[in-house]
Amino acid sequence: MSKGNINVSVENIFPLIKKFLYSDHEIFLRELVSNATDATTKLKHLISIGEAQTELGDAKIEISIDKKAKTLTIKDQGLGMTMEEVEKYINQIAFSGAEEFLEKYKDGKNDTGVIGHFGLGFYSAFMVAKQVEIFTKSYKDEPAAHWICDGSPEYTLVEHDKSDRGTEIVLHIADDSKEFLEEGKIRGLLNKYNRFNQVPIKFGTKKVNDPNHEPKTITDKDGKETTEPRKQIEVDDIINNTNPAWTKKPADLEDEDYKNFYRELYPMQFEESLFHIHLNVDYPFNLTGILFFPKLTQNLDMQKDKIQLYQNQVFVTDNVEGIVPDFLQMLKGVIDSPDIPLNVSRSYLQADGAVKKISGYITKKVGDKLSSLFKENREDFEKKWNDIKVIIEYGMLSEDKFYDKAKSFALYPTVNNTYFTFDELIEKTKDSQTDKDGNHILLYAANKNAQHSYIEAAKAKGYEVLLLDSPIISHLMQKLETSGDGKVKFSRVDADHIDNLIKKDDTVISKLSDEEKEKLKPIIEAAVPSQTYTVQLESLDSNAFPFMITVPEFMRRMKEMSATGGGMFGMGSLPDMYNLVVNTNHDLVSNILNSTDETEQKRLISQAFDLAKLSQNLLHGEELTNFIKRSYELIK
Ligand SMILES: Nc1ncnc2c1ncn2[C@@H]1O[C@H](COP(=O)(O)OP(=O)(O)OP(=O)(O)O)[C@@H](O)[C@H]1O
Repeated sequence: MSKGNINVSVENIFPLIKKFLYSDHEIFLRELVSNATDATTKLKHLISIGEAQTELGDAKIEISIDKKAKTLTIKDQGLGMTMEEVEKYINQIAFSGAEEFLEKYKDGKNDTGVIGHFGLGFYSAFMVAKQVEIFTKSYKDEPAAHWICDGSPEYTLVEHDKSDRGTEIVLHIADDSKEFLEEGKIRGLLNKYNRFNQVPIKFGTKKVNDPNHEPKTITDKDGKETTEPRKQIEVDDIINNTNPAWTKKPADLEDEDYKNFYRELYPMQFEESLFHIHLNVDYPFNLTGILFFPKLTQNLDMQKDKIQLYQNQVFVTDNVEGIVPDFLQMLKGVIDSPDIPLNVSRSYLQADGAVKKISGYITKKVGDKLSSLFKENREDFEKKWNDIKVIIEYGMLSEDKFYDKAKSFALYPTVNNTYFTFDELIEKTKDSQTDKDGNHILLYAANKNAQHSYIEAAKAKGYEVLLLDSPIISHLMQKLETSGDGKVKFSRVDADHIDNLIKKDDTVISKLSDEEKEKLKPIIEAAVPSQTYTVQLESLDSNAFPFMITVPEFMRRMKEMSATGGGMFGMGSLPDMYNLVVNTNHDLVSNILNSTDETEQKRLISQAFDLAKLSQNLLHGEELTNFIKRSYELIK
């Protein structure tokens, strides 16, 4: 027997460990299971190179709770330790890990969010246990060892008669950590951290139907058939899948396998994913994983499913900020890399070269995949566009490399459901939609119903009208406009009368003289609220509407951009301002001007103004009621 003092510079390290890791106590289990996994895979390796003369068998890790004894036990069939190894690895090396940890975090100033990711190792057991025992027998022909430590720097190490190979860690759970004696709690933790662990983990047993038992059907004397119940047998409850899809080669997987994996990863998600991207790189860093493009859903609970980060099949976090580019954080799936430094702060992570490369690699892979989906089956890509557009548009805005790639597959659908790429759109509209000054105007609507009359007016001229309705589209239009030759401009169909949006040379002759116009303007201005509407007299086609409400493109776009972050400072809070375009060539406008009855004149203006508001969905409440009353009067 040997008694000793762990080489401690801090008087009592354990209360400190407990204190610093307050919110992350649960990681002790992940740490101990990881050690058990390492011990098993190391032994497998030693056997394979002929270093260990033993059989691995179906080595598994067993977790068990003894409520009476208040213990939680983690048992493996790995390589085990000799007395000297316990002395070396547990008393010296494991301790140095714990000490290093304390050095880093003892002033409490460090980013607490990363503490859970720090490999504190074996000593994290003392976050929940008042005493820890190790029973271990090495694969080497040496006596087993029994180590006991009660959380003070003192330990005892004695020989033991354990005869089976491997290590058993027994945690005597502290009174303030009794939750770790609950089956549900432990099962929950195993599921969170270890459901794809490399070595099978047994947690209790479960009953299943006996596959070797065929239930007999007996026919009684009345001819009634009864089948005997199925025989059940008790088997180990293995909680993990040791071979998840992302660890396999893409060539060995069918579409169905990816679908099944998505379901396995997010059992509460009923919607299937749109497509997947299998990541697999081993230089200049190691990274495997599968990313899924989800169907966007309104259900916020579903949006909670995030990309999960693993390190050698052990769950680390679902906060992948800094590792996965922002615009891809709406994706789902798994990435697994032994190369991501986890024991550092987030800001350090973002500056880390390897991490930057990983982020760049993921962006490239996603771009390549989208590009090949577009090329291979454009029809299908168009069908999925609505679900993926926000991610792609966001990516085009935030990553220049992605923008360059995505320009060839980002789509611009028209109100008639034709999908153009940007180049196709330019080609299709360059002759018809270029104005007299050489500006190439791309028309769009944000809502087919609300802007119906404007869309119709543009279509009547033979123009293409896009339907662009994502929340960040105004930013993308801005970028597309500024990255070309400056001649291409987007304009919403209701930004002005269509003849003004794309001004051609053929000017329409004005029916009204300048004097008549001067007389008309104040009459109309007197009838509409001047703080919201600017009256604009235009000589338009006599068939165009007499009154029309428009919102100048620049004004509206800046307001929209402010609402989604960007645009010009302060524009978001400006009140809504509109133009009231009055078509001086329309007969109704002549009638208004020539009317000698002032009441009649006012009534005509109000009616026409209300109709214009109605077509912009701006007529509500009392104004709408008055409009309806007035309209009935007219048809009486
Ligand atoms: N179940 C086990 N079987 C065999 N050896 C073990 C076992 N658990 C721990 N050890 C030994 O004790 C050492 C220290 O363990 P500890 O968990 O503190 O650190 P680590 O696993 O080396 O690193 P990390 O900080 O990543 O956990 C291990 O390197 C290993 O040699």
